[in-house]
Amino acid sequence: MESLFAEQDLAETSGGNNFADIILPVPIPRMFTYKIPALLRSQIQIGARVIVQFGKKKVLTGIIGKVHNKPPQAYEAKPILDVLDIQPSVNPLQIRFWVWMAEYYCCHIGEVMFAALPSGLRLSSESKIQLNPNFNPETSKYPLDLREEKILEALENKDELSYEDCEKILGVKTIHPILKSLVAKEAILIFERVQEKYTPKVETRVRLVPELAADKNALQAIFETVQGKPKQESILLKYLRDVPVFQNPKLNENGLDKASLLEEGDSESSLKTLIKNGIFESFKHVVNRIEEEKAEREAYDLSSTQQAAFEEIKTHFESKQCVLLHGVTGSGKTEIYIKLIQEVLESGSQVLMLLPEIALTTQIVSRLRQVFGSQMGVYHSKYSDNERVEVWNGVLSGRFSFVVGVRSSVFLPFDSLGLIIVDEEHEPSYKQFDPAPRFHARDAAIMLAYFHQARTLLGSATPSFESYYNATQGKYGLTELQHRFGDASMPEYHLANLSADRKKNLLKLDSTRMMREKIQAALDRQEQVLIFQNRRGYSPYVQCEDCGWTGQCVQCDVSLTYHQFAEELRCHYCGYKEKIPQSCPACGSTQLTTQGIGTERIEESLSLLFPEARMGRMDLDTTRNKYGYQRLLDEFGAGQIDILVGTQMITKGLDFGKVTVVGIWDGDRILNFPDFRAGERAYQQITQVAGRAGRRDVKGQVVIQSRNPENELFDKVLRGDYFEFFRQEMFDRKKFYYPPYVKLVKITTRHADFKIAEKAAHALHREMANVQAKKIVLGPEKGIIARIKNQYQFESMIKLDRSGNTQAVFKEQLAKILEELQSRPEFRSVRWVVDVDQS
Ligand SMILES: Nc1ncnc2c1ncn2[C@@H]1O[C@H](COP(=O)(O)OP(=O)(O)OP(=O)(O)O)[C@@H](O)[C@H]1O
Ligand SMILES: [Zn+2]
Repeated sequence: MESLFAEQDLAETSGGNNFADIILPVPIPRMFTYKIPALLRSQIQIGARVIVQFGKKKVLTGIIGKVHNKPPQAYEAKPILDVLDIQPSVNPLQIRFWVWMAEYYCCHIGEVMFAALPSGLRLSSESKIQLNPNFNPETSKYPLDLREEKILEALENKDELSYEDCEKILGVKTIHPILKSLVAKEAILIFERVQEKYTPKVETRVRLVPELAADKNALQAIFETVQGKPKQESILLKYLRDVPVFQNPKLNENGLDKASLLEEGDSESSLKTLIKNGIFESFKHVVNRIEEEKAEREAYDLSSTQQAAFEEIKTHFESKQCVLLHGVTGSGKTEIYIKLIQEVLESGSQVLMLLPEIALTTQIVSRLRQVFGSQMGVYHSKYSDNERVEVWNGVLSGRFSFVVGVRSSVFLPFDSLGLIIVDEEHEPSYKQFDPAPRFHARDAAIMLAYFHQARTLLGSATPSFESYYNATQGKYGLTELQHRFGDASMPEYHLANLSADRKKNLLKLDSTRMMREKIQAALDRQEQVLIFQNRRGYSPYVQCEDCGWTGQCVQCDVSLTYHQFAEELRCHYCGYKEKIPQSCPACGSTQLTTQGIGTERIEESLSLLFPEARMGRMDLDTTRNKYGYQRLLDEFGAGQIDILVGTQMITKGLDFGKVTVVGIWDGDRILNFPDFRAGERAYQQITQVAGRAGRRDVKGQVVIQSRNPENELFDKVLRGDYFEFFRQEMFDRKKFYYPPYVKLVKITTRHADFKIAEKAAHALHREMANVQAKKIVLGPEKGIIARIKNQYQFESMIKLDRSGNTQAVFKEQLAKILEELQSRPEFRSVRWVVDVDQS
């Protein structure tokens, strides 16, 4: 990953500077420069929110991105109207990160801001109206009509009115024309009222009225008044038991929440009486949404191999900003992370650990929680907005010095990161597809660490080729763990031939004899089984039932994708296409199939084959609610499920000792990823799934069903020689110009009218061809799905040379080209989506 960030001086305050660049909300693409009025000079700080006028009428809230002394060339700078924050909302390092992200991923800085701020902190503005101070009804040239006068009357009594207020006053639905006319007559002003959306969580609590709490004698006297009223007496006693104000009257301040005071049998009405009689009072108390949890254990002592890896990583960090920890599944990477995190926290710096979405709800988080307790914040995509704001504020206040989170946690307001860990760094889900910024969290994390002068540790059992390439080039440090922790050995692979079994009539409900035997053996030993069916990134393809043939692109070295509508096989990359053959070009069989099998059907088949076994299924359907995933894992962990069928979800960081057999239901589906990454992904998926098997003392067994077990990719993957596999694949990547040898940029052109979309895509293509930068432009091609939500789409793929400033030049030119195209009337409603490092 290269930095496109041009160093710029980010002064903390305005100093002697006269201008400020302001980040404005979407759809305003870039920062605009404003004058700093002398009066506001002392309040101007990077990251503070300001109010500015934009265009003729609009008043917007933005954030100060930069202060400097250069007046804008193309326009006259307007003054900043007001500064909203005494303490900036966002720190200068964050702003720097946003600027980098917008430049690198070719998007609006306002889009980055939108993604970065949890919606609970987002600036929301509501239009309000007020009287124009310069307006004088006596001297005004414009007569007002009745309705307009009514609005002005209302404004005499109230400083401001909302649109809603105006609608009520006049009893009409469309108020805007009337207000517009009033603005034109210079009678009113429209402005935006800024408000924060975050709402703290408040609890209703009760406590003794303060005079009683402070005075023991008065409190004694109270007992006499409640005598003979057992219900009231019991409440009073319970309060004093939980809040011992006799010993310490200050405890009364925080009181007790109503629910814990009123136990079963207690009546709300007795409490009400106590309040009415001036003994208790109720009050509102702001509480944390995220509960405190205590650390429960010390970190484990590292084994000597782990210790050596730990030391090596630290040595690498002395000279390298980034280190790749390549350790086989079950090698104990997590324990090494824990030690590193502890060291960095002790030195007083912050730590961020990124995890793929789904892994966040699992074991690994509770393992970390056990060691780090309440100083660890968790930033989850299933959190509510308010919960996210609390993590945000927790980072600001120092409550959380360590955060584990999903990709969006790179936007948290860290000010002194010492270390970022990206676990499972190869995970495709680190890339955000939609909407912009379409960033890759791993790459963004490396950049973020760079801004903080921090270190980044990438960890994986199956590193992405990008990262491994960087490591072999010496750009990253490389530390490898070749063996599992303890006595556990690597699992054993078995290829089960679907075609052969079918011919011999051994196939039962899509399962081979091998699969059935291995499952049965595990069940007999009371061990557990995981069955994996690939889903994500799955595009339909055509395959021969007999020999396993699939269509391949002649120019790109990728599998062809099945397009049902056109009855064609097409290349996702170069657009090569062919008709679906009637019979298999390799063996002549007419048994060509296109469909895959879903997890649901596999679950059904297995429950017929193993009626005694307790089945579980984990996929999007069964984990839709917030706790679905956790519940299934808990059941599986407690041994209440014998066979768990699932998609990618069952692979992420799971560590269950009783799993000894892993079945891959459709191995061919894994190989036929329609992408130049097919090999890399196949290696990753098979190795990761297999890695769940035999993590303790019993050796794991992995069964892969395939119609074409001779496929050389299996051979390569199963040999488990990552380096050799990497070396061979890189040869192809180089030959066919694919990452990491080039940078990929995908541009999608969208429009509801097919002709316009096509024309715009070709216009873009012509313009790009003129850019003087080392590159290959492919396409435009009809999108894999030619029409999404009634928008036709065309895709262009650009391969950029990695040397020199090719990328910077190209991206700058691209921005200009898109701006120019968009300004053409015929393309006004065309949408262009740029995806950098598309993967
Ligand atoms: N030093 C140690 N002392 C005790 N137990 C350990 C130690 N290191 C690892 N383990 C245990 O070994 C198992 C595997 O370790 P861990 O889950 O950290 O491996 P990993 O490399 O992260 O695996 P994967 O990449 O497959 O998720 C876990 O159950 C873990 O608790
Ligand atoms: Zn092709």
